[in-house]
Amino acid sequence: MLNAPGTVDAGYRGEILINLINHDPVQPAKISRGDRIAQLVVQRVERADFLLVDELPDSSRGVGGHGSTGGHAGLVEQVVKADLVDERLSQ
Ligand SMILES: O=c1ccn([C@H]2C[C@H](O)[C@@H](COP(=O)(O)OP(=O)(O)OP(=O)(O)O)O2)c(=O)[nH]1
Repeated sequence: MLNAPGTVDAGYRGEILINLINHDPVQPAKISRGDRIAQLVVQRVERADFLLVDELPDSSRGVGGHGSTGGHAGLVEQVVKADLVDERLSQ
């Protein structure tokens, strides 16, 4: 089960939905009524006043975006394993 936040806007009037994804390519996931699958956390939201500047000050991150600090080797390994399972299942 994915541990990911979902935002419920203050003006939302619908049913609160929980996004679930089963990453196990073999075993189905079973959810029963009464299972604890989510938590509701009510938080204040900061509304920022943005200040337009010509240049940003230096920082250790700089312009490095997704993955630039490393640590994604395990993720690639998981994708390769999942692809192998898919291959085996389709044979
Ligand atoms: O896990 C979630 C995420 C969202 N919502 C509901 C409440 C939220 O107010 C609405 C819209 O969600 P969100 O703003 O994340 O959707 P979006 O994909 O950004 O589209 P939009 O805001 O244009 O509707 O869907 C849920 O019930 N559960």
